[in-house]
Amino acid sequence: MESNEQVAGREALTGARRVVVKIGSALLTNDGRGLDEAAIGGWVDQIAALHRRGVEVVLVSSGAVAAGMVRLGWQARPSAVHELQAAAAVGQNGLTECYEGHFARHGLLTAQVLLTHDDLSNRKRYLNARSALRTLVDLRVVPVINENDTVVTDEIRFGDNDTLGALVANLLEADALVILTDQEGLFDADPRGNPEARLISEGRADDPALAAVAGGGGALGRGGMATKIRAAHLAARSGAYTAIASGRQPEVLTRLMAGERLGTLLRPDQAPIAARKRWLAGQLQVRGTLTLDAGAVKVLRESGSSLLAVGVRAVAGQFRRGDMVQCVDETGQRVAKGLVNYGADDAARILGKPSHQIEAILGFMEAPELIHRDNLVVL
Ligand SMILES: Nc1ncnc2c1ncn2[C@@H]1O[C@H](COP(=O)(O)OP(=O)(O)O)[C@@H](O)[C@H]1O
Ligand SMILES: N[C@@H](CCC(=O)OP(=O)(O)O)C(=O)O
Repeated sequence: MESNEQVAGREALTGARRVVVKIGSALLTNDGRGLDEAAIGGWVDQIAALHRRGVEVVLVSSGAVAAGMVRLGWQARPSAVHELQAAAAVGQNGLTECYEGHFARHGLLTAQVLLTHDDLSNRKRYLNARSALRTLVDLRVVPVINENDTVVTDEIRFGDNDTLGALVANLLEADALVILTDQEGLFDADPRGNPEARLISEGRADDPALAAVAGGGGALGRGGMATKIRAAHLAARSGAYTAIASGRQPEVLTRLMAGERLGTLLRPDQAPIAARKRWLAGQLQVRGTLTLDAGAVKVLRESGSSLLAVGVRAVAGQFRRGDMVQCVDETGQRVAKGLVNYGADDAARILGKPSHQIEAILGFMEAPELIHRDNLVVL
């Protein structure tokens, strides 16, 4: 974390050409009082102004469940999945209508894009989603993205739109992810319970100290600051800056994009990683765990090598060839994840063995490595 005196990259936002703006539930629904039409109109005006200056803006908007609850007259967020799905279906309608109407005032078209985790985890569907979104952006249409809450189950959900926003920023190689929420930014403690909490103006997206101060969300939002910090970390993988700011600040988007020091700016420190590796890194579901010995950890981290069975100590989980597994060191710390070339049973039989023995042990050899370096991302 850094003090306010250290300016770090505010000017980077002034040069941003493609920006993902994520608007959270708490803000959109004015803490549960239904869609805040006036506020939405204000954000749309700012997005349209940016658009006129040539900035491409993609919107990730929450609020379907919260808006649906209000339309249905429900006081509390239901816990049953089918009720959440119903509320989302009702609310998403209102959300789309509202954005469409406001953008139309500026002569801009919108496109509703509802995604599930599967759409981004299956490589083919990921590439499809990417080309559809790129086409919309090229057509100067404003995509309005949300999770497809009506069909998702817990197994396949992003859960919070901060993560979805970051994955969209990766997908489109956006320069910045702007997360608008109901607080001024990230504080050194949750300001809801700590009136003394201080705003963190700038920091590094992968500073581990940030996770320690970020708490959970309010009654309407899902992720709180914890998911916003994780989102910044994910967005940084494609080189995007993340700004977290209050959507209630007048002209927040245009001021942020003019380099004004509002909210919290988290900068990417590492060189952007290649698109395929980012896709791997964005995968949320892992089917198993490989425990690596110290030598394997070292070569993965330092030389970007493939993972060989000889460096694996233990296998856990029921995974099949091609599934995503995580690699941990002997203390359980996550080291990498990747797509495995052998299913769990075969992997268990070859662990600790040199590659030239694989054929003799299994009767076949899919590949000499357990995870090829092209399918592996070090975390
Ligand atoms: N360190 C922190 N700084 C700021 N807000 C925090 C922090 N930790 C937890 N929060 C909570 O996160 C909430 C915002 O997240 P959330 O409710 O998920 O909203 P959204 O719908 O905008 O994503 C804030 O209202 C706040 O109570
Ligand atoms: N997809 C959900 C949004 C999930 C959610 O609330 O996310 P967030 O705004 O990040 O706390 C909806 O539209 O209701």
